[in-house]
Amino acid sequence: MSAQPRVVVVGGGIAGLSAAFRLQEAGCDAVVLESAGPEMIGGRMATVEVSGFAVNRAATILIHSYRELIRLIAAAGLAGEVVPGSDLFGLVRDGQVRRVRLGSRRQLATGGLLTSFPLGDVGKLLRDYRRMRPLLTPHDMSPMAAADFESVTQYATRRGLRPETLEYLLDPLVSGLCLGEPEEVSAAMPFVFIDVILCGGGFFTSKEGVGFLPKGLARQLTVEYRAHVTSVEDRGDEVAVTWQRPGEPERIETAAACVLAVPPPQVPPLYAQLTHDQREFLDDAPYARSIHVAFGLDRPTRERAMLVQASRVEHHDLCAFVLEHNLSPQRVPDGTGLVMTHLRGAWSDRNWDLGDDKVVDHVLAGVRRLGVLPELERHTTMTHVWRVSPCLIGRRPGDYRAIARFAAGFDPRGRVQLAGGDHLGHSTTNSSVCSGERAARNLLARLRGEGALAPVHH
Ligand SMILES: Cc1cc2nc3c(=O)[nH]c(=O)nc-3n(C[C@H](O)[C@H](O)[C@H](O)COP(=O)(O)OP(=O)(O)OC[C@H]3O[C@@H](n4cnc5c(N)ncnc54)[C@H](O)[C@@H]3O)c2cc1C
Repeated sequence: MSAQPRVVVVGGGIAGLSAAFRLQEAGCDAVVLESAGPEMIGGRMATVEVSGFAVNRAATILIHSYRELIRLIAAAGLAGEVVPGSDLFGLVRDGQVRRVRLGSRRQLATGGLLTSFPLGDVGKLLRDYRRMRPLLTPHDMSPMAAADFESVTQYATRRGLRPETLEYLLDPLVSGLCLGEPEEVSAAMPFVFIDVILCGGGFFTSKEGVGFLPKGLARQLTVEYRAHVTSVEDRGDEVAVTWQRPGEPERIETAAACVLAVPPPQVPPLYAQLTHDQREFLDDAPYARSIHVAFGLDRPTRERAMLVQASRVEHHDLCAFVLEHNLSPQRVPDGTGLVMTHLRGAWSDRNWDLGDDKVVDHVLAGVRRLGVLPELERHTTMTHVWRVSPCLIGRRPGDYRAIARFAAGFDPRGRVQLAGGDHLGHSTTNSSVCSGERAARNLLARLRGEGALAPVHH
């Protein structure tokens, strides 16, 4: 019996890092192969330094309902880096930001967000939420197959909801979760937003941005940077992983097992031993692309909410603003502000190659038209344009049935396991942690079963 079976983890996003951390903790010799450099560790959970601001690349909001992620923070000894976040949420309506406090189911029902919509509609939404809640599991959304037969717009029509409820409530919930449109995405998505974000028990962050977690995990792990993996092969008694650094010869790493922690469409080119149906499911992942812009300001905004969302009725392209200095003043240098502005996926698709200056101009024109955040025009000291693809998954009607079929068909005892929230769950950092930990558990069971790792004694 080898004291430390080697496991290769492909991808240093939060899914891969969680898997590697749990594997190492259980006695494996885990190595992470990440194609980016150390500054981008964490993938879509990376935070980079730009002109004195710690700017998140994609994920910004961490929520108390992220139980697995919080447990991981504690296990990695990083709890001291967490700071509490504000729970003040804003919705733009008629050129004004309407603010409410969020975090609990009680606040949702009584706190002012829902009470500004027709009572009958709110009753229907809350009843449907109660019915769907048991199906909304972060690690595996297969159970949603039972309630997945219509788009958000079809749901609103079937339930007889008023147009204002669709446009001013359901639309922002959908665009906030996946940058998508209510005509296209499954009726489950607004309920995911309600469950995870609005009723998630409040928010937290770190002075360093969300990247504190991937950076903290990477410090405790063996990570090979700029290591681009080109193939993973299950040879029956071992796994061979081929990878290369720019300008260096190709290397082949053999290991007892492997976690493939890259987004779904990036799996088939690496791993040839998939069935036709698995390949089709992974290739077909309904990703949005995102162009979003960080604005560093020489002062905080007058707006106090930490998250402001806008309906497409108010602006057809701009959908969300994360005000990091309001989430926690500790997130920014004293007396400054940091705002992440998000555009809808359809706009990012159409304008993917637009120059940075034009993107910034478009956001500024949009802010002017919305009548919010005037500081972005007058007090900006830094802008940083991010283009992230693949970005967020917007599940379409029927996708949860496809998830259920995929989940049932993937062997939990295989030497190669997949990780990443986007495979079976929704695109959140916590779903990715859940998936990474599930991959680690499956491999540990296998390695213990074949005697490569000592059994656990209770
Ligand atoms: C704009 C935006 C906003 C978001 N906001 C939030 C939020 O506020 N809260 C939240 O919880 N979630 C949010 N998310 C979702 C969250 O960021 C992701 O769901 C999560 O970070 C995905 O983690 P992952 O490890 O599964 O994938 P990734 O982070 O994509 O990691 C995959 C890693 O694999 C590497 N890789 C790919 N191919 C190879 C290869 N061939 N060889 C080696 N390495 C490879 C990549 O470089 C990358 O580092 C947001 C996402 C976006 C895009």
